[in-house]
Amino acid sequence: MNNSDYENYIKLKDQLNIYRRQYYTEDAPTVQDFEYDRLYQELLKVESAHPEWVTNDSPSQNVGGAINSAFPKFRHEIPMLSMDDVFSLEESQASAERIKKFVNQTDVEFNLELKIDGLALSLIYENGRLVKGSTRGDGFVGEDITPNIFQIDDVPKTIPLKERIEVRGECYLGKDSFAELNNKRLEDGKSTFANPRNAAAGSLRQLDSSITKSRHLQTFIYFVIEPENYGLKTQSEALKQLQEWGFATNNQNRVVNDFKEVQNYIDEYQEKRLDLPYNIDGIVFKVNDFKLQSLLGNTVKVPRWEFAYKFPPIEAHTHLRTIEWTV
Ligand SMILES: CC(C)(CNC(=O)c1ccc(Oc2ccccc2)cc1)c1ccc2c(N)nc(N)nc2n1
Repeated sequence: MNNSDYENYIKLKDQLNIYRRQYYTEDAPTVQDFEYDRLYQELLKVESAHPEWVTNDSPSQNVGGAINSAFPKFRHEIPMLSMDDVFSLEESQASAERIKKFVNQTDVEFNLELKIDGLALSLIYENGRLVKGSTRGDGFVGEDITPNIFQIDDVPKTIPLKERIEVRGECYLGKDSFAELNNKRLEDGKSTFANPRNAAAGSLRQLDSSITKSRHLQTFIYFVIEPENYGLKTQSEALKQLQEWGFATNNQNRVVNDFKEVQNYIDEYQEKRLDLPYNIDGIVFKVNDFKLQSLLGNTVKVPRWEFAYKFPPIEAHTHLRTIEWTV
């Protein structure tokens, strides 16, 4: 074993763990997402060449981040998973082909969705009433932030469903609300948030829920746990049903059968993303049919039936233009 390779690996792993703590626990990352993704892909490459080097504290072995002890812990009955990222159209085509091969079907329908750049949220309803709200945490144990969830206007406090249900989605701060919040903080001589995701995380994980209320957080709900229990057959049907139950859903999803349509959708939203009132960082490919999803199953960390195509980072000058616009 070449000592310096191993030492470089350890340095890379430690650096990524510092970035993760800043991102997930302190809501104050010091590195851009694309730079983190690049280093993380490098770690995955080294670990696939040297599986004997992988230890439990490697970022590749943990979903999400540690949790803020100020909140009661909440163990998820079903883990909150993340997703494998791909960074090119070719890779996304290869992932789609791998899924088709796995289920031995050539005409697998995918439901394409905007990948909302917020923080993952779980909501539980019993007898039609909201009873629990929690964050992802490390995917298995999150933070119970129920009082704060009641402060989010677009989260329905009751739904017309008597059975118990858990739904999941993303909590985000719209670009306008983000600009207003940062301008106000500047006026008050406070530090500003680096991006809307951190601002949403910082706002949702406030111990004083009146502060959460003042932040105008929003949600997009995109996932029903055990959807077959509610007679749902596909992801696109689930999104429609979620909207009918009163949840805020993102209706820009598109069911596609062939790769030309995928290319059109990705091109369309690569253009539109700067004008959307919220941040997206990619496109999520989900096998639409729930029977096929369960055939594909899940690994410990990610479902096999979905993956995310990540947009290339917004060019710095474009980004600056966005900041000029918001200021
Ligand atoms: C698909 C999923 C990863 C959620 N799904 C899960 O968390 C999940 C959880 C247990 C699952 O199945 C299991 C059941 C029992 C045990 C283990 C897994 C399957 C998926 C996800 C994550 C982030 C998303 C995002 N930012 N935007 C959009 N548009 N969609 C997103 N979808």
